[in-house]
Amino acid sequence: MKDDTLHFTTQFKETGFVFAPFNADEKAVLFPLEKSEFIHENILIEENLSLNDTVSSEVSSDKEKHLHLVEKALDEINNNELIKVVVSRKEEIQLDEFDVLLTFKKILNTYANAFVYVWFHPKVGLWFGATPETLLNITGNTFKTMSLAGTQVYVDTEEVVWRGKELDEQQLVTDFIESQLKPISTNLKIDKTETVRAGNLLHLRSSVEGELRFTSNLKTLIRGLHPTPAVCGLPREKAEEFIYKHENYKRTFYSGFLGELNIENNSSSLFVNLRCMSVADKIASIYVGGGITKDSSAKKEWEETVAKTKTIKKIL
Ligand SMILES: C=C(O[C@@H]1C=C(C(=O)O)C=C[C@H]1O)C(=O)O
Repeated sequence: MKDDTLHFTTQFKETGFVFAPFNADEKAVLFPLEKSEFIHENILIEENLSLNDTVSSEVSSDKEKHLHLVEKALDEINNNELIKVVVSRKEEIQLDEFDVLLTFKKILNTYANAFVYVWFHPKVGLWFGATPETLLNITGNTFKTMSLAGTQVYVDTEEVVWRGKELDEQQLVTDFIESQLKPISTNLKIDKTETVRAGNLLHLRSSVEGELRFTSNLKTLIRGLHPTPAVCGLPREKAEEFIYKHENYKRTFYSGFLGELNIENNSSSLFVNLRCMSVADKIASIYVGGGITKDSSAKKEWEETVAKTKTIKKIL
């Protein structure tokens, strides 16, 4: 950007790079293309960037709070208020030293299959991420999205077996996406569920594609999808309410989305902001969450969030 003016988009009609918060009622930040400079630079990926494999110790107050949050979610599910809700937390890590470019290089180097980014605006902050989840890819009227949910730790030697809990949880996301897209699209195609690897984790994914009806537009499509039950829950409004009321912090841009808007050939590529952190005053805040359904156990959900912090912790 040529200056530090903060621009926003509400209609998603502009061309540029969008950074949208989880809360769809809050404004999405835009770097308008015409106010930006494109600088192409080949970053040399060095092979021997050291990663941090030591597991930092758990903060017991974080754990207690998260277990309590999951129990609360389970109560609402058992009372038939909710079918699924994604609950999350923020973990803060004090950094001795911090180098933006080195951090970015390490993420790029480590996560070849993820959408890796570094994003900065002086009035908003500094964010990094390596997300496995596409919100939307659209060129002309042809779009692709995905249903991504269910998590287990990747183990090299074992054949992957998914429990009913994860299969059901991912199916909820697929069904939601299908019902949101049906009224606004044609030729909707949902692929068989497959296992995908994201760093040290495995997820279940179904690819979805279709054509946006001419009577619909990009904003309707984005609003239909975001937030999916992969990051929010079902029913959507009740899950949002639960998240705003009971999570112990504000998500801001975590589990929002980011990417290129209406670039060449009228195409947009948007990703869900997961496996991410913000950095300010030598404190890294790592954001992690997981989907709670009737079959969840609080302890396992805590462990899942711990496993998810490793994507970023390895880099620090
Ligand atoms: C919410 C996150 O991830 C999402 C939740 C998942 C789950 O509950 O199993 C899996 C992948 C993502 O859709 C996160 O990484 O913070």
